[in-house]
Amino acid sequence: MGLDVVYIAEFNEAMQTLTPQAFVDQYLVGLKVVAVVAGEDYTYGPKQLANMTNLPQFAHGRFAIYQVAHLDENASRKISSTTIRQDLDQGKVEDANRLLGYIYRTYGPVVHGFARGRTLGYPTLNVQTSMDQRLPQEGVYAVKVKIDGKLYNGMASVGHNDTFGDDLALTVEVNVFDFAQDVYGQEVTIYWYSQTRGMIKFNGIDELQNQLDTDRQEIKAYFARLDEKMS
Ligand SMILES: Cc1cc2nc3c(=O)[nH]c(=O)nc-3n(C[C@H](O)[C@H](O)[C@H](O)COP(=O)(O)O)c2cc1C
Ligand SMILES: Nc1ncnc2c1ncn2[C@@H]1O[C@H](COP(=O)(O)OP(=O)(O)O)[C@@H](O)[C@H]1O
Repeated sequence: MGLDVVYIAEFNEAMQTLTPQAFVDQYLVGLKVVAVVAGEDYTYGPKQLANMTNLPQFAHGRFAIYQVAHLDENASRKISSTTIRQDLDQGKVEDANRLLGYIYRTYGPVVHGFARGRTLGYPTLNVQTSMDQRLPQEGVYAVKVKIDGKLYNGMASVGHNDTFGDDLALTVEVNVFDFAQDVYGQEVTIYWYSQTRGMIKFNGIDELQNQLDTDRQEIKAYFARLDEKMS
């Protein structure tokens, strides 16, 4: 952002007990601010008193005030990390992406699975994800994958592969479209675009294979529409 210095004030008891006027005098005027930029619901003390409507009264013209209101055109939803986490947990990655302003991504190395994918006609990158990354809800997704600096479209599953047994570990797997390379050990990034369905426990491999054929058609069509919108 081109900032030279950032001050992060510790929110401690001394700060908590400041009157709104003292906060403005000590922190804003004290730090010689030229302009204050805050959201419409920003408070610096009791909500009824220390709000953006009242800030000019405390400022006495000593700095400019810019209020950022309704950044999101969908004003009923505040842009907050809590909302974004909830969206991811509910598989609503399109909503999360809209709030983030970019496509949500996770990354990790490609590890070995059970080598079943290739026998199904759908080899999958098993991508190991560290605990500090949040995965979207279990289900099937339209994704892009960056492999060796190149982006590919693909379809991903997040789930326990219930068709093949109970209590299997959660895996993240991506079948990459128009791709045929061995990439075990490589670090890849997955960009999550849209959930297309939930996980299903199929009665056998044929049913899973049929569904994967449908998934591929559906997700290829999704990306074709997206490319059209972008062009
Ligand atoms: C797009 C996609 C959708 C999938 N959907 C399901 C599903 O609904 N149920 C299921 O049991 N497994 C599903 N799988 C996971 C497959 O079971 C898994 O990829 C296959 O068993 C290969 O496992 P392996 O990588 O360990 O060899 C899906 C995989 C992909 C790529
Ligand atoms: N189109 C593709 N999509 C995903 N992986 C592919 C593709 N083509 C080749 N591969 C390779 O195949 C591997 C997956 O094969 P798979 O049979 O699913 O075995 P495993 O589950 O043991 O990794 C991937 O890790 C990758 O190296």
